[in-house]
Amino acid sequence: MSAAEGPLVVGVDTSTQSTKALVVDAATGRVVASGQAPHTVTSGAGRESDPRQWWDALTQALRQCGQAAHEAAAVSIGGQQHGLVTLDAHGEPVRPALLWNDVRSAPQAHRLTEELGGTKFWAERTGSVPAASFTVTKWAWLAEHEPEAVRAARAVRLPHDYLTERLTGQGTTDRGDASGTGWWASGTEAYDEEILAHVGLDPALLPRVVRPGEVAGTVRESHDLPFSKGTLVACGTGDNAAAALGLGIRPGTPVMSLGTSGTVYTVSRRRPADPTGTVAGFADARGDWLPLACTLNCTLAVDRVATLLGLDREAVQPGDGVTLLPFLDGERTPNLPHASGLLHGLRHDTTGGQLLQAAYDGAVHSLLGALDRVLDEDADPSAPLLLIGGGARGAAWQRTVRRLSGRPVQVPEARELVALGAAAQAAGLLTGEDPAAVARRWDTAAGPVLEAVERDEETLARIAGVLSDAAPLLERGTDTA
Ligand SMILES: Nc1ncnc2c1ncn2[C@@H]1O[C@H](COP(=O)(O)OP(=O)(O)O)[C@@H](O)[C@H]1O
Ligand SMILES: O=C(CO)[C@@H](O)[C@H](O)COP(=O)(O)O
Repeated sequence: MSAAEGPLVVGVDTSTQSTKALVVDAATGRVVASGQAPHTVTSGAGRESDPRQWWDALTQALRQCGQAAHEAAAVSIGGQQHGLVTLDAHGEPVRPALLWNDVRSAPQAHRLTEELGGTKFWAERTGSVPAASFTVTKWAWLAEHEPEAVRAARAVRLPHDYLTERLTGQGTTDRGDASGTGWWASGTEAYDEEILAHVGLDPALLPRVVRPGEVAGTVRESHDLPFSKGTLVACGTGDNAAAALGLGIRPGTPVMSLGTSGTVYTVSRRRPADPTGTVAGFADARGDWLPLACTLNCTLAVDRVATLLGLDREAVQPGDGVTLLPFLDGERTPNLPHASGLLHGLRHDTTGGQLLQAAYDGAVHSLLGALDRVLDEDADPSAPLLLIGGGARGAAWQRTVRRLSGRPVQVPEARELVALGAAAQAAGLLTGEDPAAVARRWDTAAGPVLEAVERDEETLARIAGVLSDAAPLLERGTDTA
């Protein structure tokens, strides 16, 4: 491999299922080395991971990058949003982190919304109506179910903050990830003392919010990391904000990410405040906004249906009136935290391939329903939808998104857009450039554009009909207690 033209930077994506690290040539965007290591997430009622696993996965992924990581001049960490990390006085986790897809805090989300002025108050104050994913609801759940853990907590962090702090020794976060907590006011861009007081969280336990472009710190003396002491550390951000950087998107460009979570988002100059709760009014990592909707059931749910049917994930057959709402983990969009999967329209001649296609249709329907709300009037309705995340590699996902959206779909060739976005942020620290401009210079969004096909209105209407007719069942869930 030829020598790099510019300094090397490291971008990290610590997402739900794994940590991925890229070493990138800051001059050209060429990926010089990469590594990946998995995490485990608990199953059953909750979704938890031990933060120390993320650190181990980071060190493994960096080790796979070899000498190149050691030569990096700057590093940045993007990570799964919302997770509640509680640390003791020694920086050790008090308990495993409560993850974004843990719906046990749905009652707390409902209660907090009611107690503090309703959906309009929350949307206007924080940009979002809290769903069970939001950190504030997890803190409230912990206070109710494990008060001893709350009492033991000396620091409260998000997943990407936890790793950044282990690199620098300083508690920092950024506006993008802070905006997903539910205790950051999007109007003032500061922690919201009223909300924090309401949930009994001392602001002194929270990390400092580093401004876009500001250095978070430098790598401290470390024996188990292949970084040199003094390497610059950027503030990092949430994984969706990192991918928006990694694509270098401009306001109004629509993105759909198909991973553990499904997300649809864009960048906007206007601060979002959707009182219906469908659109989360996140901040992006630059100074703009990231209106976003997120589903809990995406690639894992569809892969699970394929496994149950004993089929390869690509073995779909055109649907025939069968509807599958793949809400295996409960759902956030639509807001049905107690729901489970629901099948309707099964006949003797329904094939396994049709059932599998119905699972893809159900997953994509939820995302597309929210996309219209995410995009504001400035968005170009004919602009290609950028399709990213692990699922974007799948032909069945691509076909389903095209058929149900009726839009052209662009699939970037670059695979790890979250890690690339983090790398662009690290490169921006070195050069003083806007990280989104760095990504555009690297041409990270380049990839084939698949032409628009006629929108399958019939399937969309059928799924919407089942959702509406089954509402009482989906709201109640399977718990009869
Ligand atoms: N070729 C492929 N076709 C369809 N799905 C894929 C393919 N490769 C990976 N995936 C899916 O991508 C998912 C992982 O996506 P990723 O964006 O890395 O997830 P996350 O960042 O949420 O951990 C897996 O659940 C897997 O189902
Ligand atoms: O909760 C959200 C966004 O609000 C999720 O998008 C998480 O940020 C997890 O991301 P992945 O692990 O699926 O990338």
